[in-house]
Amino acid sequence: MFANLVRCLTRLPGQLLGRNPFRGDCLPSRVKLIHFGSGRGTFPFPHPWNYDRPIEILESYFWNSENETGGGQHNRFLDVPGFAPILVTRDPQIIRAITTETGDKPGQFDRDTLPSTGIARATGNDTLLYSNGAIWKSQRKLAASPFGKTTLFQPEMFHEFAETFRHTVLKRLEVLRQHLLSSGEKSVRIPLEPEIKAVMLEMLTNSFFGTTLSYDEIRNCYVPGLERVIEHIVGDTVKNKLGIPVWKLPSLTRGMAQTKRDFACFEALTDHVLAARNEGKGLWKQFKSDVPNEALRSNLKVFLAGALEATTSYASWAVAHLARHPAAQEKVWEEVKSLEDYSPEHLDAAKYLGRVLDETLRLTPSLYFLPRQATVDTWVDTADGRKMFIPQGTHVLLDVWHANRHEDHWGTAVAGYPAVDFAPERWEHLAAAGRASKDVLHFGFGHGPRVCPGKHLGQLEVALVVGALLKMFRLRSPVAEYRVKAGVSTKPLDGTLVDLELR
Ligand code: HEM
Repeated sequence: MFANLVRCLTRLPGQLLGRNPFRGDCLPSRVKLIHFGSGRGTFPFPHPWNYDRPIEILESYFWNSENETGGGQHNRFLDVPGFAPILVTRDPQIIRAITTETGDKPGQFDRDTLPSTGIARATGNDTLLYSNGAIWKSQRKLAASPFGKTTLFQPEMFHEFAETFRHTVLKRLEVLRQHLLSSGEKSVRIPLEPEIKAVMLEMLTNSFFGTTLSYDEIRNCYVPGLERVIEHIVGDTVKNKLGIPVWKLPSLTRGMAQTKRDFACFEALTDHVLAARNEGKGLWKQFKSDVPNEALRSNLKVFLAGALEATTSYASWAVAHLARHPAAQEKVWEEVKSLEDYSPEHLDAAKYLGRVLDETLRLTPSLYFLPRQATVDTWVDTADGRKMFIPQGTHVLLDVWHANRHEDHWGTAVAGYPAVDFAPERWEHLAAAGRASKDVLHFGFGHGPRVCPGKHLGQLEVALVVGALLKMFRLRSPVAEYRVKAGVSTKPLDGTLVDLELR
């Protein structure tokens, strides 16, 4: 507290004089807090009237950046006297350097907790997602084994999971197939996001964590409950300045009473998962730890809500892109039409599906920015030999969304196709040009010590859902352009509306 006050006062003179607190050869340039007449869409910070447009907030940092040639083209900052500076970067080399240098070692960056205060109020402060330093390290160790590639892809174990996952997905697709057949029409138009969401939650709770929840409970109770909890979290982060958790407030309005019921539903779902642990079901067989259930509760809530959001977003985007690219869809279908077994070898062999999934995460990353905070005054060194000085306390937003769709980094000159196009062939072009994978990072699962621990599980689930869906149906989008909604993650604004036709 005292140290923060001293830092704030030391910073103040420079801030009042308008000095640039950053240094180095990729110097960020200043963004104005208020910029009347500039045509900028919104203010460069979240407030109750713009928090539901986070991509526009990030965009506001790069307003008119095309007129710049130096470091300011991809690195911008806001420095309001009395507050810590905010740096937004869409430079992949800086993003890579900072994610590599995030962890529990002295001087490394922390994950910035500011944008996830709502998540912490809903789940707990000690989760793998929210904590830093020693607590984060111990949580990370605990999660390493059950989610790790070696456990998940160990042949016997993998087979059991893949089978239960496949079974779940096929059962749900059969319902869609029956729906289409009973309509008597050649095709039926439906928003696929709710279907994808229910399958993702069912795979996570029943197939992975070993609960025996019915599809009806999942689809009609837990999915809508969790959806509303996640929506609440987004608003709560910006609006709840006093930091009072929802369950401590009286149910004065119908909305408040509903939110409390939704939080109770989230607890009940976590109780089911913990009960499965007591019975040694599902993944719990691999979890060799005697930590009490209560010590796992907050992390389980993060896994349930976070994994549901991220996997739904990823699969929904893949479907949304393929429904707008019939040729790419046919190529994936050729690969998966005779695939019965989604073993790691078969998935590796489905090369084009892999490129579609990579391209999906590049163009429309589920987590569209990664928050960091400088714990000390830091010099960041990029792999291409540049340097940036970042002062202690700076809030850093690694703007993956805009980095991944900028022509300088992923455009025709570099990757053979315009950066804003969905082009799975881009990855062939990059491979043929001899670009090493470490030099073409899309950060869809993060990077460095805080990379996503659910990456392998998530990839498997998404490949299964997308592969099985394409095997059974031909998909077409009724609208050529996609639009984006963003909250905790990004998703297609139209709920992934498609015309389904049986193959
Ligand atoms: C397949 C879709 C998924 C995507 C696109 C995704 C994306 C990400 C990204 C980008 C990060 C890094 C955040 C940062 O660096 O600040 C992350 C971290 C994390 N993810 Fe995922 N994720 C997915 C699935 C999952 C699943 C299935 C789980 C768990 C069951 C999970 C649990 C987590 C956790 C706990 C963290 C925080 C890790 C740490 O800070 O050490 N994710 N995820």
